[in-house]
Amino acid sequence: MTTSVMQLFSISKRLASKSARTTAKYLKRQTEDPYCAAAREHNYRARSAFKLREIDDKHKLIRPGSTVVDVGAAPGSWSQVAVERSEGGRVVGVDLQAMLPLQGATLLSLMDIREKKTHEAMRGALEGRSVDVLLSDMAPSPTGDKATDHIRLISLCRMVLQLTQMEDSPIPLSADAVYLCKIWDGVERKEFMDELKRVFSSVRMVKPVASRDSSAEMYLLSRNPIVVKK
Ligand SMILES: C[S@@+](CC[C@H](N)C(=O)[O-])C[C@H]1O[C@@H](n2cnc3c(N)ncnc32)[C@H](O)[C@@H]1O
Repeated sequence: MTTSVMQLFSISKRLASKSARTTAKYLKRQTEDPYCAAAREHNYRARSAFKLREIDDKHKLIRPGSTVVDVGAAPGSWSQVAVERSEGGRVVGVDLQAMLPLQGATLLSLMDIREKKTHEAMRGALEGRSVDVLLSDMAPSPTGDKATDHIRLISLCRMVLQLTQMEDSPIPLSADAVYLCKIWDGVERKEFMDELKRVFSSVRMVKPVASRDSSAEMYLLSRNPIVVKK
């Protein structure tokens, strides 16, 4: 009994100190990270807005009139960038988490991309439009094991790819659509890129400066679908 009380005490002490370290790291980042400061200045909901801005500046994904689907959208900074750059188009964001409304976008909160009811909601929000820019910045909750996290994230990106190829797809791609998805690098990257190459004529790896602090994070940018589902 005494041993288990001591063990509990020691575990809670370790957890408290881990949480203090995490908070300190967060506060340090908020004050020292130039992207955090810039995000506040531009009223972006997260610093990750700058990753999309940087990729879009270089690779010209979003155009006025584009229909954009943003999977894993919360808190909404990629959707903010998409709204800014797709004037006259449509932006649909989806996330497991709740999101504050965003003018110019339809944000589908508390929705899991793996579920049928989410696909129904996406079809409704798209109102028959085909998708020009498909974004996935999804990140499953980390397990602490990098290899497992890598495989879980690839399987989410793969599922989004498969959704584009379904009959009556909830994400029907336009003829010059692009698919930008975040992965954490690992053993399945090559196989997934090969799968992307069966659907898109160009697939490349992209690493924005704004994500260099996270060494495993990278984006796969696929363009020009070979097979377009009508
Ligand atoms: C890094 S955040 C996205 C940040 C967002 N791009 C932004 O700029 O505000 C990753 C998001 O993926 C979402 N996510 C993870 N798994 C998901 C799933 N199965 N369906 C929908 N969203 C998911 C998480 O809830 C989380 O909000």
